[in-house]
Amino acid sequence: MNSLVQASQAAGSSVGLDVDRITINGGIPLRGRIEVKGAKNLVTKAMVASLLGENVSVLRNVPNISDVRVVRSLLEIHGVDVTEGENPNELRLDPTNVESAHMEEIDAHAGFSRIPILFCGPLLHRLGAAFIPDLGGCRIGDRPIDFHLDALRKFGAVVEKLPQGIRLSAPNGLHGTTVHLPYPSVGATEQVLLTAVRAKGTTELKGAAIEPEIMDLIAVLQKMGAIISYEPNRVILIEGVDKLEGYDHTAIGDRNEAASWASAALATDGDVFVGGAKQQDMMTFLNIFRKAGGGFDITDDGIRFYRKEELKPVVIETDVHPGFMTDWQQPLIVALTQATGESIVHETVYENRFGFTDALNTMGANIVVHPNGLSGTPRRVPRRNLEQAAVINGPTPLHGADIEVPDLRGGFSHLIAALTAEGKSTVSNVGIISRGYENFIVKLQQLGADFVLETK
Ligand SMILES: CC(=O)N[C@H]1[C@@H](OP(=O)(O)OP(=O)(O)OC[C@H]2O[C@@H](n3ccc(=O)[nH]c3=O)[C@H](O)[C@@H]2O)O[C@H](CO)[C@@H](O)[C@@H]1O
Ligand SMILES: C=C(OP(=O)(O)O)C(=O)O
Repeated sequence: MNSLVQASQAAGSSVGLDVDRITINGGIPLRGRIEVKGAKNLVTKAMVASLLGENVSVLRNVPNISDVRVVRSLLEIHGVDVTEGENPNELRLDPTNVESAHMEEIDAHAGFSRIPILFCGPLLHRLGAAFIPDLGGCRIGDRPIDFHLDALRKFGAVVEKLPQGIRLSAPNGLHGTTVHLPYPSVGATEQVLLTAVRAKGTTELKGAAIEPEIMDLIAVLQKMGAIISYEPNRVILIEGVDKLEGYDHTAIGDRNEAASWASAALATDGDVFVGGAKQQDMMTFLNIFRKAGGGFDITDDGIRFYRKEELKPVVIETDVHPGFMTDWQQPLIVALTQATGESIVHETVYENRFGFTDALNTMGANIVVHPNGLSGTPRRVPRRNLEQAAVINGPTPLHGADIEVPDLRGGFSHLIAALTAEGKSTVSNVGIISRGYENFIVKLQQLGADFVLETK
């Protein structure tokens, strides 16, 4: 292990949080084995669910990422006692002494994550009131919370918007209702689940998101005593119960992290075994990966990813599950700069998710972003007003450059670009990447990357 990585680990920065810049000597294929742990997009929500239980929950396979730290801290502010479990990567969450929020401390968490919005239902059930600070998360569009607030109002919550956040109360308790989401939002689906499980009566949720992380959250809630049935056509029925217990759960693996390392293997012409990657959760990704010239071998404990043939262009439409996940497009686009011909990526989930391509163009890529999308090609996903498209023409050799991470997935794509490029690249603001990629610096080292770090 190189001494910089050792020093960084010794300083507790294996998470990568205090690393500011990384200078990568690119052009070396990534080879080796790494592991992904629990999905950021499930673990953080399962942690919130612990607030609903009468006693201790145990969550396993928890990754050491900064989003987990933020949620842990928010739970602690609310009186949940969060401790390390008996085994590595295990959290023990004890909600028996949940108290009212300490407003000032909550304010200090504004802008770090989107998870606070999911505290609404559990806090309303437990305390009859909630205060939610301004949300963070990736700046990839407006990211409104109207579906969340509309649903909460239907349950009987009173919502007051203040300059520093949102105050909620439930003077008459929360009651089961019918919610029809205008779009299968992941967060709003989770909001309804976390609120309906203890509301009085039955809730019918129409237009629900059905991502694997949502199915895993439903599994967590069922373990706690909830009654939730999944009906055809994105309908979920939730029968409210009076009381929920703690849970013992092992989080599903992070399919988004797995897809990112797979894309890194493809772009650098490497060969990476991703322990913890699951075929069932990544089928749509695997189809595109194969069409682009990638090869994969599936085993019980993970998936090996490599370049099988000369890279080929593909057309992708991002979509809700079971479509091509929007969080997969940024890392894969770097590999597509090395494919012979024209690839098109239609981004249909968020309105501003191609900002990261500017840096790739600086490095020699040929990517043209169409801010209002592209029509004229046959489509799987109905055209949305907010969509954009990126047209990638390759192959274009990439050369080293100084680039700055804009957001989580864009940041990982910058790392891949620097690893693919000939020569030295300096990637700054890499701390953001630790929001969703556990120990990415150690993993880069394990895969043979050549780099040096600068800490803050
Ligand atoms: C922590 C987490 O799990 N984040 C994931 C979650 O984000 P998140 O839950 O925030 O994403 P949503 O599924 O809610 O957002 C999808 C679309 O719905 C819109 N919308 C959403 C809520 C709302 O009240 N009003 C509204 O208009 C959004 O602006 C966006 O255009 O799902 C996204 C889509 O798979 C992923 O990219 C994120 O990684
Ligand atoms: C958009 C993402 O996350 P978040 O919703 O937490 O900002 C992501 O994981 O790519």
